[in-house]
Amino acid sequence: MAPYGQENGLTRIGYSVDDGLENDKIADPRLPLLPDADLKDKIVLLRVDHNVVKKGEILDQYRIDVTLPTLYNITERGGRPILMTHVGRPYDKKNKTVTIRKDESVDAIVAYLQRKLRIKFVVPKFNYDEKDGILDIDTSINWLITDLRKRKIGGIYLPNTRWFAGEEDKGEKLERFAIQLAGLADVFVNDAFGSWQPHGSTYHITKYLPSYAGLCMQDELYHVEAVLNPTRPFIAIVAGSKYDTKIGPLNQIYKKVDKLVLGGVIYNTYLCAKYGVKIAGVQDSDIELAKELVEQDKTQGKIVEMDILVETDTLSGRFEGKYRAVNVKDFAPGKTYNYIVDIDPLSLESEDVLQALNSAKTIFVNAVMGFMPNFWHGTSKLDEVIDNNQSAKKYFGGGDTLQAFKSLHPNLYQAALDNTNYYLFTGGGTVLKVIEEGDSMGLDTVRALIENKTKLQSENPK
Ligand SMILES: Nc1ncnc2c1ncn2[C@@H]1O[C@H](COP(=O)(O)OP(=O)(O)O)[C@@H](O)[C@H]1O
Ligand SMILES: O=C(OP(=O)(O)O)[C@H](O)COP(=O)(O)O
Repeated sequence: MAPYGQENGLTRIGYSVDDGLENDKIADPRLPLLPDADLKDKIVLLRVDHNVVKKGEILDQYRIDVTLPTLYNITERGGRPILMTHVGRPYDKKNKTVTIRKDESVDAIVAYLQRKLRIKFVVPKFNYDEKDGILDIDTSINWLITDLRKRKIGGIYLPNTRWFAGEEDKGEKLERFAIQLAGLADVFVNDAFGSWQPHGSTYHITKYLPSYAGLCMQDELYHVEAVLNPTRPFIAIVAGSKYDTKIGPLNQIYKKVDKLVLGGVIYNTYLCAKYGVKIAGVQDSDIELAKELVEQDKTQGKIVEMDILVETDTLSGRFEGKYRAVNVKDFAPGKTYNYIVDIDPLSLESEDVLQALNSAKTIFVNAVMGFMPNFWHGTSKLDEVIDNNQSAKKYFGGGDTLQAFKSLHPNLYQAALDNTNYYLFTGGGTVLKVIEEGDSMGLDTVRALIENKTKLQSENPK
């Protein structure tokens, strides 16, 4: 940060401390940044990625904590904040329905913020439709905005953005939602690095308000450059359950990594595509998508396979006699398996796997290897093996990945926050998307901010 200097030159009266932060920590000057915004007495709509609630509870507050500098900056400069985040995936893409469940509300986040900041947030109540979710932002919210302006409340926190009918819509409902959202505020700030999907509250809103990147977003975009230009060998470990949004990027990422390790639902689908086996829970349509990866690997051989997996008869728990180890070496066309829910830690003792992980100089981890909370053993061992490689830069990303890391290795997680060999990204899918695009400014949500700045400049030339 720039050193303190009084305009009249009286620097004797106080001094500033070097915080080690670079002042211009952003790769691209086209990006409009929060410090450029005029915030005084403005209502600021702040999109964050506080998607940390599981069954009504917060397991890891990290994604909330890293947005507090932005919140402080906004209020310190006279802005009045309206926050919004999505929680979970309440929108069913197939049936086009929204399910509103209390345990996917923002309540736990608001309670945490209130305890942490000692200020009052209010969550507005809106009517909703059983299938479509919230159709309109009721004008009664203006009462709350008046109280926000008068500083009777510290902030407004909107309901889960994915409860709104327009958030993931593509047509009229989306436009209506974006316009209604914009009508609440003077300025939009996007601090939701993890929310890369171009939805109403992350992307379309920028058509209607002056828009800026928040401080967390700025920081993440700066650090993601290291993954875009990695010291080689570069290995990515991608697992978890979000097959639908991760398989696309993975086909491109394959071209950019030296080695790729898969786990979770993604690995199950890949194994079905490669070996012609059937694994419970894997859809035929998904297997088709994984075939491109199989084809690429036939000639390039970058995928390092974990051989020993855990099969279970039931997803409802880990019951003795109901789960067992299976070996990929025994896979043959037509064989069927029950749910495969973890990597056996023994897989991480194979020579190929150890060689790939130990020789890497850059490691990107978006990887919960097993079905949590019962099948955690593979993830735990993976985190240990990665930590053993002391010469690699280690980048962890993803809400669940960080939650698992924190709960399985609390001391290591704590140490990683202060260790320059580690960096924890708030979004895993976002980093995958950036690698796919090959450009940190290529994310739809970031491009939208840049386009907004260009549009404002052309409307108000200096
Ligand atoms: N084999 C599996 N079958 C079902 N779910 C799995 C499996 N492996 C991992 N998961 C689940 O994947 C989730 C994490 O996936 P995802 O959201 O894609 O990760 P992240 O948030 O780190 O990007 C965890 O809740 C975990 O229980
Ligand atoms: O948890 C998130 O991403 P992540 O699983 O990549 O960490 C973000 O909140 C994005 O959620 P989404 O993948 O449902 O859009």
